[in-house]
Amino acid sequence: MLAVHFGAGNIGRGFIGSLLYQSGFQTCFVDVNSEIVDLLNEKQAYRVVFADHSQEELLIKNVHAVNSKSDPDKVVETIAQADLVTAAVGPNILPLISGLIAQGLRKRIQTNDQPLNIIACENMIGGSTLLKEKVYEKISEEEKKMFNQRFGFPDAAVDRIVPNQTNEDKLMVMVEPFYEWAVDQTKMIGEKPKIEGITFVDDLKPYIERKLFTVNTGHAVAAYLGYYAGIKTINEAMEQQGIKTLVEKTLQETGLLLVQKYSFDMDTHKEYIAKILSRFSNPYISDDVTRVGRSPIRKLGLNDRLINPARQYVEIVKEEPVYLAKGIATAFLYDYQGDDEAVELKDKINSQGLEATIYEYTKLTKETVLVDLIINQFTLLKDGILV
Ligand SMILES: NC(=O)C1=CN([C@@H]2O[C@H](COP(=O)(O)OP(=O)(O)OC[C@H]3O[C@@H](n4cnc5c(N)ncnc54)[C@H](O)[C@@H]3O)[C@@H](O)[C@H]2O)C=CC1
Ligand SMILES: O=P(O)(O)OC[C@H]1O[C@](O)(CO)[C@@H](O)[C@@H]1O
Repeated sequence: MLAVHFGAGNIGRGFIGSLLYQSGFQTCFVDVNSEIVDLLNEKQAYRVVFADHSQEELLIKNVHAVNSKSDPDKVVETIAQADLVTAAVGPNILPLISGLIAQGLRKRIQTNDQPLNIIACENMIGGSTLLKEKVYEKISEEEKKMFNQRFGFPDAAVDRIVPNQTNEDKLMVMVEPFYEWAVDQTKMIGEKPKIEGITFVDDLKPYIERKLFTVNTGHAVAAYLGYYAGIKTINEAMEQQGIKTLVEKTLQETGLLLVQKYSFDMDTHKEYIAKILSRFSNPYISDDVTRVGRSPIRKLGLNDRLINPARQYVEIVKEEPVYLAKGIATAFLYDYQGDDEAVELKDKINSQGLEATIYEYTKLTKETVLVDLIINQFTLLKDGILV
């Protein structure tokens, strides 16, 4: 079995590649980072080490890589022969890989009649659907009909914390032992891939919202509060009782929304939150707040981890999400110079004011109470008032 995986980064090597190997796949990583591509081809293996007391080590074998910048034809060839295509490149990069995927699928139509699934493993709702849209923008109406019969783009929810790596061995990845990978089986085509660790579900929405609005909302809020307080890493931020309490209160808000919306059992959801808070505090992981808070404009999008639960909270719980609003305000205060989106956000606030900036990036409309809530929290934070 051959898998093509776009993005040989943290989650690509540390999660997807690892599960693919353990399920008997040969994995061809596609990346633009020539150092990683060359190393993968030289070693054809890499280490995944658990970030816990065990420090258990897995050797991931049967891997090679292609540089999509210098050898795009090879990528097209490989997609034509593959049994599965996956990606973990970041939501903003999905449009950039869609051209090569379209070419690979076009070639495949001519040479291989086996169905194929393409799964984007990104922190977003509808990642594979977005990738499909971008691929379909590049093909004819006739091709769309053929693609519909042969290719599936099932959405997925992926969860495993893999921080930026600073190991001497450039291929090695430290990962938390926990993982979750849920895939929408209703959008799959042909036989389901036999991958140990995937949960195939009929309705992905509760899974992705539970994960995005708990793990990713909580993580983002911890990152922005940590940055606000001048703290370097997530676990150091979680050691501050004030920050930990605010993260917890935020997850109580998203929890109330999720429990009401999906009829989750409250006690079970509380346990889920507790587990996630303990993952943020993992002392074996040093995860910079600037990695977790990266790309604040994306994270402030209408359907992402901050605005989405806040507006659903207003609609469904019918109360004001004070803690979510505070978290959102900290995202607007995030001005890390090493992050282009943070720099853009700050410039926009300086030139157009906060209110216009909120409308522009969140796409919230004037009817919602959220904008005023965010502005109030922003003003308090500016005055140094955190609680
Ligand atoms: N790191 C984590 O713990 C988790 C990350 N994710 C998601 O996985 C995705 C990737 O995140 P990370 O692995 O952390 O990022 P990363 O930056 O470590 O990896 C991304 C990889 O994509 C490559 N890339 C960039 N442009 C490319 C292109 N045009 N073609 C092929 N490869 C390209 C980069 O060179 C890099 O190796 C994101 O959507 C993230 O939200 C999801 C769950 C956990
Ligand atoms: O990868 P993104 O969407 O920028 O956000 C960082 C988030 O992704 C993760 O790396 C993995 O879920 C989390 O650690 C964090 O919440």
